[in-house]
Amino acid sequence: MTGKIKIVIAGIGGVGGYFGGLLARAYAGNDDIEVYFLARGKHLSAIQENGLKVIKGDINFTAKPFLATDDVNKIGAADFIIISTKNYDLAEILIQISPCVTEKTVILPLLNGVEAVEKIRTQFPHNLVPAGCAYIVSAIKNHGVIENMGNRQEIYFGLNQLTDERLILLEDLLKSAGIEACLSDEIAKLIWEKFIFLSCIATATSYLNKTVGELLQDHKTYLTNLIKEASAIAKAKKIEVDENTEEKALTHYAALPFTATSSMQRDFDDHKPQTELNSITGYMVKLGKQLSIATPNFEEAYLNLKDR
Ligand SMILES: NC(=O)C1=CN([C@@H]2O[C@H](COP(=O)(O)OP(=O)(O)OC[C@H]3O[C@@H](n4cnc5c(N)ncnc54)[C@H](OP(=O)(O)O)[C@@H]3O)[C@@H](O)[C@H]2O)C=CC1
Ligand SMILES: CC(C)(CO)C(=O)C(=O)O
Repeated sequence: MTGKIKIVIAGIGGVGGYFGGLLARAYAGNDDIEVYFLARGKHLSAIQENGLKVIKGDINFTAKPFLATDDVNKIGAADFIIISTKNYDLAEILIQISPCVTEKTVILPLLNGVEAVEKIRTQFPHNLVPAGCAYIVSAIKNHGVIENMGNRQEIYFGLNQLTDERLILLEDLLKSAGIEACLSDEIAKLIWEKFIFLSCIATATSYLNKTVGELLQDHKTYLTNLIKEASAIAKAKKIEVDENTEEKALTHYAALPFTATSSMQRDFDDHKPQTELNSITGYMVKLGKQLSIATPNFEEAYLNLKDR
């Protein structure tokens, strides 16, 4: 890689704002690395005016990227683009980032679900597009303010049984910014473990309108049934997830704050015009039908939520 390294974070919400904030803070004033935020609306104006405030418990800091903008022409060719919008905004952001993409650009999706990576590869067939996922509980608190409410903040990314020096560099850039990042060569397994973990908790929190802690306390059987359905789908797809995925997922949920909500649930709560229902709950229902795996618990939630 020659010249400056340009890292673009596309979507400065709970996920992009937290990890992008750490990157912007770490590389502020660095002559060799520039961090760009692609944001929009009042959130962008607040970031442009005051920087991005990032809160995590008692710690907070203000991150000032090299540039926060909604105009990709001001960014130019990027080395790394980290996509952290919702799935329903993916098609639009992919069109938007086109002017920043050269054949050398690496595009890393951190969206929940398993479809984004293939959509990006279809749109940018000559680019390196690793699969990726994030474990974090984070949200926009106000315009220009992100709050991380969880106790895990990790990024996993990679290609199955392959690597590339650009991915090694990306891992180094993330880690040097204080991000717990892991470049893996068994990423399909990790993505599916996250999807099992996420699809069940996102579905149950949204459907029953409960926090993670309330679900574990009062609806553990429903949650466990969802995990069994999701694991059966992964198995039918021949994804080698851990034998003890059910136990692992329940342990992860128990480690989340009692009051944690899911990103999909927050979209329902906020009466957003779109949610990730089809990429998460609906996707499990669709796969269940394709693979002849019964998913009554996902279906019940899906049918209820799609009319909400
Ligand atoms: N939040 C969490 O704790 C976790 C979320 N995830 C997943 O990560 C992904 C992102 O979630 P999350 O961070 O919660 O989402 P948020 O809604 O908090 O953030 C997404 C941001 O992207 C912005 N955006 C969308 N399209 C564009 C565009 N064209 N130009 C500029 N900005 C744009 C949105 O702006 P606007 O508000 O104007 O729409 C919003 O600020 C989702 O797939 C989610 O499921 C994964 C792990 C944990
Ligand atoms: C694990 C969980 C539920 C934490 O926020 C998540 O990934 C999400 O909100 O999308």
